[in-house]
Amino acid sequence: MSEKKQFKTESKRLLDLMINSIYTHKEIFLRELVSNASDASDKLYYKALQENINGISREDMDIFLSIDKEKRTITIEDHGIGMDHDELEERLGTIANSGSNEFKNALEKGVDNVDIIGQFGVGFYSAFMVADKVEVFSKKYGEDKAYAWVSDTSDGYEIFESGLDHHGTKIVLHLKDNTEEENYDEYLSQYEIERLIKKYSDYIHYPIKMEMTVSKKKEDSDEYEDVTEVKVLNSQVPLWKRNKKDITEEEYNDFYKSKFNDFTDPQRVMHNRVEGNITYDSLLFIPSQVPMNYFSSEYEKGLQLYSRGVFIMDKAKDLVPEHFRFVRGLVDSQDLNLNISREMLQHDRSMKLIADRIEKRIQRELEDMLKKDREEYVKFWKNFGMQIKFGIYHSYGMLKDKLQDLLLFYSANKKDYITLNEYVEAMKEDQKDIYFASGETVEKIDMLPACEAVKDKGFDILYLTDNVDEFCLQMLRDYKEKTFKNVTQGDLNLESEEEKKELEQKTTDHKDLLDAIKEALGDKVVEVRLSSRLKSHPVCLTSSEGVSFEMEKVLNAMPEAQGQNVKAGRILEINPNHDLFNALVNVNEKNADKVKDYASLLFDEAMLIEGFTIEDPVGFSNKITSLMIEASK
Ligand SMILES: Nc1ncnc2c1ncn2[C@@H]1O[C@H](COP(=O)(O)OP(=O)(O)OP(=O)(O)O)[C@@H](O)[C@H]1O
Repeated sequence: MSEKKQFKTESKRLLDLMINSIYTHKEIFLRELVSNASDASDKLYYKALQENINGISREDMDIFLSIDKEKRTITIEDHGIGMDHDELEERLGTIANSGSNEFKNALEKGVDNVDIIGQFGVGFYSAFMVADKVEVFSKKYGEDKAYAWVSDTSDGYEIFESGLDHHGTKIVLHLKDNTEEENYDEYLSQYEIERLIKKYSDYIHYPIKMEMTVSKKKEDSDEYEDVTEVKVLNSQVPLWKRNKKDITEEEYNDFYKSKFNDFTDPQRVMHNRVEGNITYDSLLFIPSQVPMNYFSSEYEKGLQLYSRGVFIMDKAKDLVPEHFRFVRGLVDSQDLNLNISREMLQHDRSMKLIADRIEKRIQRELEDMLKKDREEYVKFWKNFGMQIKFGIYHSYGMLKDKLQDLLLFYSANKKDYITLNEYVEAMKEDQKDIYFASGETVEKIDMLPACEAVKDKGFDILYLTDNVDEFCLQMLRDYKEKTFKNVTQGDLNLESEEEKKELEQKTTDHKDLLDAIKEALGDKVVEVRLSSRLKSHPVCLTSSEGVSFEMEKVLNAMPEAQGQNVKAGRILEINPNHDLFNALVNVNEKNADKVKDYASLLFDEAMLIEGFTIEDPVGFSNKITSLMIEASK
């Protein structure tokens, strides 16, 4: 008996998009369906191995394609695990797979761009880009009954009992009518299908067969005749098992894009065969763009795991360390036990050995890129550098030796990214520390008054713009015995002995003024002092040792902070060589009750420069207004 069912809302939207798609790479439908057939065969083969089922061999599990020009259909048939009634319903009636889930999320966010089809690899539903009716006949391994799932619109589908003489799945696509823009008939050409299989599915390790009509010379005659023969279209050698020398860049790129649902070529490809203690092939990629879901909890790190070409699992997370979680790829090792479970993998010695090698391999690739191709490395850094910095931070500095030379920071002098080593190499003779300053953007940091004196000395400053930066430096503690020094924190010791003495003298001379300002500001500041840090600016705010301003901002923005209100100790520093200082001295002598207003204005000014909001903006502007009026009298 047949039942008409409705698609779930998201599935309907996705299907509508497929049906009306103007996506130019419709040909990927074949790749998606063949991959599904291959996955279903893998599942059965894996089950047979685990449960010791006899009579299932990979050689018998071919994928069969056929074309019917009259009926305008393409059929894709596998001998895999198949689906029962409920599975047909669950898996084809709702959006379940990871790719389409992201697609769904993107749709919800209002991204209605057809190009994202390619990005997510929406699997089975891509059939509707080329077909207006899709029939799926399936028989689950070990069951007697077979079922059909049929749909010809996005409104719904039917499921009913139907015949299929073997376990597995047969999908029949009824091609859409040709339009002015689109010639669907091209998929009825055996050569086109052959080309698509070669392009996208050559490495599938089951034979993909098709009955082809070929023209052959008759025996003992010069005449030709059309004969049909079953031809295997794919080479079946997984790409990673082939010799590196024979693989073109395009092949790697196509493989990466189809396997990992990316629409841009990878930035780097690492293909290795390792023999010895442990034997494996690995094929790793560094994406050239940050995946859409990279910063969401949906992104899972990990590599695909194969044993002797048999797929074991999708995201073996222990194979890549957290700081390289952006790497995608696969590992195929004959040394792994096929029966291994996810839990056991964690403790498996071979897995540990492989993971160790993989980490070193990625590290080497990055070091190499940094050394030989700076432009590429900066591109990589902008995408994934944050991960490396988090690696140092999260490991409490334990990964320091491994990762510190991969770090890049923006240099005030070079106006470009530099490594810590480059900073130290370029340090002046009399420079003891590595200076850094933090802020929202490079431009804003560059304007910080506190940077001036350091720059004046010709010392370089690293400009930190990521939240994690200061925390990362804190974990590093030092680099080549040079400590990191925040230009807006603590004593910089930039002045000569003479300048120091002069400053001390001025501080003693104007103690009453400094005390009056401190009193006016109360516990808003821990100290008010004269500064040698400032050149052309009248005033700045620095923090005492411990929590810096940037840390204060980052920590308070974290959800965990929950109103704890972390606060850096504020020090108001005044430039004794600025005209404003003389004005303050004057006011203190002649009109002492005005010092309070001046102090408050100076403090607010300094707060604004540091990127904080001020407590009482109305009071601030009232005070400025009165000063302006007074000045004009
Ligand atoms: N030929 C098939 N044999 C058995 N099951 C299938 C077959 N084709 C599809 N399925 C089932 O339908 C589900 C949905 O398929 P779909 O292609 O949409 O997504 P997917 O393959 O899971 O994900 P992705 O395309 O992101 O790899 C699959 O997970 C699988 O369980």
